Parts: sequence; structure tokens; C-alpha cells
Amino acid sequence: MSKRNNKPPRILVVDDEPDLRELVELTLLKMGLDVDMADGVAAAKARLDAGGIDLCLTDMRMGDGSGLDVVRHIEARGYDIPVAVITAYGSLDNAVEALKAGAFDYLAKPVSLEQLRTLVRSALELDKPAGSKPATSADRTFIGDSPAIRHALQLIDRLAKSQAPVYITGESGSGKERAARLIHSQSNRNSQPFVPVNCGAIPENLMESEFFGSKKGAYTGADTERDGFFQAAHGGTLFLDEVADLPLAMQVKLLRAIQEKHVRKLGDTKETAIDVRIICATHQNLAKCVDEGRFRQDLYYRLNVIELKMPPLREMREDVAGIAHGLLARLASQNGMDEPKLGPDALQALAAYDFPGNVRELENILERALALCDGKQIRLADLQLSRSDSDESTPSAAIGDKYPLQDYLDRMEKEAILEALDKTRFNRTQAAKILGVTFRSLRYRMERLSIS
Ligand SMILES: Nc1ncnc2c1ncn2[C@@H]1O[C@H](COP(=O)(O)OP(=O)(O)OP(=O)(O)O)[C@@H](O)[C@H]1O
Repeated sequence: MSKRNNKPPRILVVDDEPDLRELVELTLLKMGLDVDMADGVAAAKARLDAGGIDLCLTDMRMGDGSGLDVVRHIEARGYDIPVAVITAYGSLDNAVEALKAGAFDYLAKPVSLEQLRTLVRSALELDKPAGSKPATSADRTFIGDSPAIRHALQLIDRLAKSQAPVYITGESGSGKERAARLIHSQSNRNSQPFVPVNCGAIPENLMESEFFGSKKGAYTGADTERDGFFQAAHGGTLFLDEVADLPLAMQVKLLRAIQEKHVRKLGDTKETAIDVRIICATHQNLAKCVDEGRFRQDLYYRLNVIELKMPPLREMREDVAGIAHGLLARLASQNGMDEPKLGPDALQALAAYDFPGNVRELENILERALALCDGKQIRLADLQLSRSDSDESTPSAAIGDKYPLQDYLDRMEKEAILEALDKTRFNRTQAAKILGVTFRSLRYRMERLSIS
């Protein structure tokens, strides 16, 4: 726990109800912390301005104003003080508003003392020198300077300072997972794990044990106790990719775990407290999934506290050349090669291309071009842009000889997979459906055929 000049951290508790104030005070004192009290918004502002506060916990509804005023005061003055709000049961709207205004977390009444302790411990880590790593330019691993990407990066910076759930939207390959990793790596959770989960790739019958873990003997074949994703991400960030693919039964269990901040392993009788930050992503329209009854509205509201939109590459055309250079430099060094130049015709075609698969597609195009080029320069033909999407067309690869048979079959399979991916704008779940194979099988085939 952080200490200033070896003194215990000082917490400001803001509440106009003496009973609750006292309960919180006792809990914090037992944790070895110093506590100051304020009985309303005005007193809180004055105490904050006097300095020396490391963390602020404020009630939402008070006689002389709202906890939001306290949050906004801290933000407006630029104080580096984490603030959490305590809201009335069921008033999630208030909590969301506070998170948007800069609160790092919230507690719902009746306040569970265990949750209070977890929140305080996690907040005070914000103060640790290692945890409060300021964002440096080296952390900004998104290449690009267009207004679209700058806007996303600014929001990522703000989100890294909060504990609020984040919902990342954007087309396939637009950098949603990269954004989630960046939020985690700039947050005070960066010394703890980042656990990415592809919700569409887990067989439904294994979901519960994969997410929550299982005790020995919980099911046939469970010969040891196992942790799930939640336990693995404890203290860190759980990234739920393709969250729209979660079956409804699992959505109920996930909502419960998020709300209660507790999970129970399969076959266990007791629950354990879990502290994870949830970031989720999908390329689907989650609001539409709610309308169609495929996604629970209550879970949607829980996850969609703050939305981060990752722009498609075609909306940041001015960045295409810079991103292409950055990717080429990385790919060339991975292959132990010198970085080849991008010929003017190739650059021109890339700038005009629509990139249905976004940066991932650009990566694939360049990886293939690197293998095809003469080592010095990448020309238009090396890019093999698909005919329908590029202005400058090149003939698609001919199927060629039928022998050896395996090579011929691999080429046919690759063509079919690429066509399905192209049709679905690189949505692997949909592509697997078109191809009549499971998501896993498609992933395996893509790996085998080096379609990354
Ligand atoms: N601006 C950028 N600069 C450099 N690399 C980027 C940029 N945006 C994305 N990438 C890279 O593009 C690839 C695809 O990104 P990522 O996997 O984050 O996309 P995604 O939206 O999560 O994809 P999917 O929807 O398929 O899960 C990754 O290798 C990522 O590092």
C-alpha cells in the first residue's frame, strides 16, 4: 500500500449520513488508513483544496449537492486523487455518469465491506510509483496521426485512468484488441495480467468452467482444480472479445459475476471475491443484438459504460502509408530482412484500397508482398489486391497444376477461405458458417494455410 513520507494514506469520506460515514470510517481505520470526514459537497471541496488527500469516497445524494460535483471538482482542479462514488441501490445511471465524469469506480448501497476494502486497496495502488506510469510516446503503439486515430488515443488515455468497463466497437482488424492492451498497459493494473478471451471460440459446454474455473471432480475428467479466466485476470484486465457471441445462459452468469464481484468455481460451494476490470469488444452492433433478443439488455448496460470506437482504415487514409511502413519494418525484421521500399504504384493502390479487413488485412497484404517481392522494392503486382476492391486490378492467382495433389487441395481450400472472409468482411464467425465448418476448424485451417 502506498505511503507518503511513511505516513498511512489519507482517505476523505464524504457523506451527510453519520451512520454510513462511521461504518466506512471504522473499516478504513481497521485497514490502517487515516480518515478525514466531510458532511457535504462544500466541506469536501474545502478539504480537498487544503491538500494531503490520497483517495476520496463520496456519497452521491447529499443535502447541499451531488457526489458528481465532488468528482467534477477533482477533475477541474486537476488533482491526482482517485475518487469513487457510493450510489443508491439500483441507480446505475448515476454510477455511469460518475464514471464518465472521472470517478474510477462505484459502490452500490448497501455497501459490502469486503467490496469497499477491495476498492480501496485497488485505488491506492494508483499512487504507487510503478503503477502510475505516465503515458509516454513509446506507449502509443498505434501508428497514425489522422484525427480519427488521435481521437481514439485521447480517449484511451482517459480510459486508462479509470476502472470503468469499456466497450470497444469497430470493424474486424481495426485494432480493438490492441486498444484494450494499450488501456491495460497504461493503467494502474499494468503489473497484473491482461487476459484476452475470444468468446466465440469456446464450446458452450465448457464455458462455465473456462470462465469461472472448476474444482477437482466437478465433471468427468476434472482431475485437478483449475482456475478460470476470472481468477487468471484477478487484479488485472479481462478482455472479452466477440462478446456478442456469448450464449444467453452464459450472459446471465457473467452479469452476476460482474455485479457481485464474486465468482464460484464449478463444483464449489463458496464464492471468492474477484477484482477484474472488464473490457469487451465486438464488430457486431450490440444494440441491435439486444433488440433481436440475442443479447441481454442488463448486461449490455453493464458493459457499455464508455464506448471506444476504433476507426476503419478507410477513414484514416492519410495514415495508410505510415502504418504500411511501420508494419513492413516489423515484418522485415521478424524475417531477418532489410525493409524493402514501397514502390509509388503500390503506395498509390494502397491509398485507394478499401481495406474491408482493416489493418489486419494490410498486414496480410504486406506479409505476402514481402515474400513475393525482389527484396528491394514492393511493386503493385506483389500486393495482389483483390479485383473488386482496388482501382488497379491484378489477376488473381491461377489455380495452376493439379499435382502434387496436396498443394492443389491447399490452394483450393485457401481460395475458398479467402473468398468467405472477403464476403464477410473478415468476420471469421460468419465465414465459418458460410464454409460449413466450426470456428475452431476455420482457425486451425487458417493457421495451417498461413492466413493470419
Ligand atoms: N494503428 C495501428 N498501427 C499499427 N498496428 C495496428 C494498428 N491498428 C491495428 N494494428 C494491428 O493490426 C492487427 C489487428 O488488430 P487487432 O487484432 O487489435 O484488431 P481487432 O479489431 O481486435 O480484430 P478482430 O475484430 O478480428 O478481433 C494487429 O496486429 C494490430 O497490432
